[in-house]
Amino acid sequence: MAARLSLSDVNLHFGGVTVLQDVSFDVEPGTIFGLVGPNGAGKTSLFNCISGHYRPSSGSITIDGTEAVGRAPSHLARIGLSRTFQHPALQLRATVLENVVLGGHTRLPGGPLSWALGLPFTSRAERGLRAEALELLDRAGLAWAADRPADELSHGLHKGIELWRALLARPTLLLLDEPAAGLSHGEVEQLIATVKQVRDEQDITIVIVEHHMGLISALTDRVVVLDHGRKLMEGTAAEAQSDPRVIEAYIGKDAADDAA
Ligand SMILES: Nc1ncnc2c1ncn2[C@@H]1O[C@H](COP(=O)(O)OP(=O)(O)OP(=O)(O)O)[C@@H](O)[C@H]1O
Repeated sequence: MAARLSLSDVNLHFGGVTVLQDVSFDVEPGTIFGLVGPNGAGKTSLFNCISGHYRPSSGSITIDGTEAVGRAPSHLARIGLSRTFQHPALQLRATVLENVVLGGHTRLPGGPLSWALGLPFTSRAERGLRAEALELLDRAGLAWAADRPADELSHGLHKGIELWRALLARPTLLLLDEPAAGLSHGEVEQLIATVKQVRDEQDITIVIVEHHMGLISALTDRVVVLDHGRKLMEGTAAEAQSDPRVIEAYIGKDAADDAA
């Protein structure tokens, strides 16, 4: 079941610096939600709060009603959260297939001891994950790369591998941090098609941090615009793009007045 994500008055301070201030919004199950805003607005910090990598100074973040604040990323992964990072965090010496299979570890039965001992039920589950990962790679046209070390592949393919790895966890809530960064025009088009397909075929909620407004317009049902750690507005991507407050945040007040 696609997850419902709710943020209520989330604040984050580092020393005397306020990074997030009273951020609240709800993401409806099964929707694609965009988080946009100028550089340094706090988007990645907010993602880190949702995924358990940062602990907010105050406020509440719930996933299907379960409080996420104070939970470790591994716990949140087990309740259905999966994410990608701005800079893909791959095992570069491992093969592409091994990298994708890693995403499914939360679905393996048993624990570290039974995995290390290679007990029959874990080996069976691992073989199942490998078959699933191969199928994902095949559908993405990447079967040829399955046995290649990840470091032989391009940045664009690293982003793709990270996405397939996140999906192998079968998440109910998927966070994508700047999935289009560094991709060519053709690769962005491919990414848009892939995310649409994932949304159509899986019961999943997706939240995307992205500067690429073409991708945000093509994919999202709603967006929140952050500026200096605060929620500036919430609406559709088209509403955000024509909102004077958003234009001012991106290009500065003087330029916005000149353009008006
Ligand atoms: N661990 C940290 N310690 C101190 N300050 C931090 C930390 N992480 C983020 N910040 C600060 O928080 C602010 C928001 O950064 P963040 O990376 O979340 O913004 P962003 O909107 O994702 O920016 P970009 O679009 O450039 O990636 C910045 O001023 C940044 O320096």
